[in-house]
Amino acid sequence: MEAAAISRVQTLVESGLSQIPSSYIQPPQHRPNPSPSASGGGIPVVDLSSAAASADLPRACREWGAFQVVGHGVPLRLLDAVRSSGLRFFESPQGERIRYACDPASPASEGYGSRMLARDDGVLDWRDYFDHHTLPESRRNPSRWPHFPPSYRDVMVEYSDRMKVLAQRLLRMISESLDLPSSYIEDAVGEVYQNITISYYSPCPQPDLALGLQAHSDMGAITLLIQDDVGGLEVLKDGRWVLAQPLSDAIIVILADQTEIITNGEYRSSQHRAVVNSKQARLSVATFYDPAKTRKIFPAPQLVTESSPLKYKEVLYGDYVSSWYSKGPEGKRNIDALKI
Ligand SMILES: O=C(O)CCC(=O)C(=O)O
Ligand SMILES: [Fe+2]
Repeated sequence: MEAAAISRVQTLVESGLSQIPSSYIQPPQHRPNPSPSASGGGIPVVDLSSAAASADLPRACREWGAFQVVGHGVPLRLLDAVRSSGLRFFESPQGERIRYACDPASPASEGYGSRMLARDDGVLDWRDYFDHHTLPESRRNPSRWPHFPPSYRDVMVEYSDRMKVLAQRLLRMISESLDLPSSYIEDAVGEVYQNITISYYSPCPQPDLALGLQAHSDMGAITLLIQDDVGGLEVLKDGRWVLAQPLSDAIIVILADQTEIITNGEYRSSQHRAVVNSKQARLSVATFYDPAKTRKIFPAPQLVTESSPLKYKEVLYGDYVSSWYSKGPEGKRNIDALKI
């Protein structure tokens, strides 16, 4: 119990430290930029309710790999309920939170945790999280989720279902934009494994030395993310880190590694990270849409041509996940290892 409590960033901050422990100090080349750039308009915003979406979405996929969607039909009431339910958990007393501690020995175990990776020699992220296993329904056990506020579990179930539908709609648009049958990516992924991770980034006394979450690409097919109005998600574009402007009704779409493989690199997964600040805690909610571990993922044969040869080896998704957790992300090194 004590050891689990000590490893929480939130607990460190509550102890009133003015300097961060050395285990959280990033090497100079990984530290955040002194003034993050939101110039040039930031990441694109695609209005799914507009006719322009069919041109804007492929452009955003090709040029950025990450974009915000509005006009998506998910009620703002639900987005706000998810954010406020998550915040309620992290604002509850530590004694309450620790009852939901995940198993620190197994990566991606459900519950309240702080360390993403199995290895413990890397620099630590300035982040605590709550991970929910939400799909398939056989993995969904709301009794393991916080029991307060009383609506917490119903809100997460409704959100899980809405995010599945939205992810599938986006995957269909992405497939069609590459002249693939509309269900192509959905079928290639197979039965969806969905996790919802609420990240809580406590204020950091030395935000220029740490990262909330190190640079990575997501390992599954597509990630849908909402954030509060603090801001801290940065996307790498042409060698520059660009801040994703907080928009309360937007959902951020992040293309992940399996989509890069399936599209044979036509669309690339987005490298992103979270920065922290000294004044305000920040909350985000990421919904991951992943294949089953038994699924083999490979480039669509229709996208392999003389002018665009095969770029990635086939991979068993379970092997991809194990390697990601054992080596760590370090940008996009895991997908880079599959390049032919
Ligand atoms: O908190 C954020 O904005 C980023 C979260 C993220 O990238 C992740 O959980 O994979
Ligand atoms: Fe991510």
